[in-house]
Amino acid sequence: MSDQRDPAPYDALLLLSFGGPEGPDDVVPFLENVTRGRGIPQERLKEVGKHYFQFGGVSPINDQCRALLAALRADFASAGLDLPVHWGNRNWTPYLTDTLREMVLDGRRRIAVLTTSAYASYSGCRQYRENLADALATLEAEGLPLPRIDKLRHYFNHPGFVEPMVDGVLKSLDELDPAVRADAHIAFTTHSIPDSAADTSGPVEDHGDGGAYVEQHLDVARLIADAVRDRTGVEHPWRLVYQSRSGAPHIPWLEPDICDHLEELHKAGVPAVVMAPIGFVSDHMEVLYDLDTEATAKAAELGLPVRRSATVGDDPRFAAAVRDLLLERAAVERGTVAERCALGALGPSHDLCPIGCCPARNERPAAAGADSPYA
Ligand SMILES: CC1=C(CCC(=O)O)c2cc3nc(cc4[nH]c(cc5[nH]c(cc1n2)c(C)c5CCC(=O)O)c(CCC(=O)O)c4C)C(CCC(=O)O)=C3C
Ligand SMILES: [Fe+2]
Repeated sequence: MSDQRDPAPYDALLLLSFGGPEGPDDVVPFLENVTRGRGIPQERLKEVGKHYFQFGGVSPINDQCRALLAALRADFASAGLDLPVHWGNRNWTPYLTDTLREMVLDGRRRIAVLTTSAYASYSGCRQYRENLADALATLEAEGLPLPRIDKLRHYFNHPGFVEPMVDGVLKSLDELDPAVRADAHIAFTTHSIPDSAADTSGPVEDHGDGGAYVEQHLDVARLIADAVRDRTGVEHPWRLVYQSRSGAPHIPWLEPDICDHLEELHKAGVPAVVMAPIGFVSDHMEVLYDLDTEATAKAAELGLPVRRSATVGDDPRFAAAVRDLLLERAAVERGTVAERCALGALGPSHDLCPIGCCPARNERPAAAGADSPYA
């Protein structure tokens, strides 16, 4: 029998996120951190800097992480789970390395990590594993004991991630004028990534057109569209589209872009659209600018009514899902049979990223996977 209430062997959970600037002076150094060695054109950086400055140089992502931390702590406490929860970022304070150092000095030796990215891809998975390897290398150089780190599996198809988004889409549909509601389309959006990164996302056996990245998003989109149909009796046409493209224009990235899609739908006579950002865990800058500002302005220009549905953020169901994932993995690590909760056609994702999963353009050490140089 598995006891999915026992967190052993874990002695801490680490929430690992992207980070964002907290004032105008932070914007440029933040963008330098994000884009170091990643070949982003200068014009694109200037443009993205403007998005942040338009919001006072403050990304909402850090407060959203603080809210998720609070939700996780509240959920753990109410479930009688006595496990500290820490937070570190890839690109801004609190930096991952500093958090990990504190955790180790506090005596933590076996850490479960939750990233604020639900899907497979280099940017959403391996890059975080590289960040963990970098942080471990720093601690090693400082002569500190190294903790063992496990990354919790992809949670795109966990009901605690999907169900809040179903509610969000229902709410957005509700906000539309009843005259257009039944014919509204749903545009599920996610971060565009280079075609080459999409095609190689996920374990090697899943590599194919669009790879695990596109396949996983399509599964979530279908789940939400089906749930909405079951709840409303209306079959809303939908499509998976993309946003926040960067990189050089001659390199192919996933398309269509949300703005082009809105234009197409308008031309086809579609009377309203719900934009559902299923690729993101919180309403951070990519949502606030690319959807709420840019795409919404595009829709207004077209005279197309749109609503943007909420991401999961600090929804208590999501916090409970994190607890479930942690206890599931703890059971696995103890060598017992774990119950693995997942909706949709793909089933629960792997615990340990296999060799060749979401490869980097330039191979670097990555922790918490089969190719980790750390135990
Ligand atoms: C898949 C994916 C996610 C979702 C998974 C996850 O959440 O991890 C994500 C999230 C985020 N991306 C974010 C911000 C940025 N991403 C950039 C650049 C890039 N993202 C990429 C992919 C992704 N990004 C890629 C392939 C690039 C090109 C450069 C490279 O290959 O690395 C740039 C550089 C400028 C630009 O070109 O846009 C910025 C500023 C923020 C913070 C928002 C805030 O501050 O509120 C968040 C949560
Ligand atoms: Fe990004």
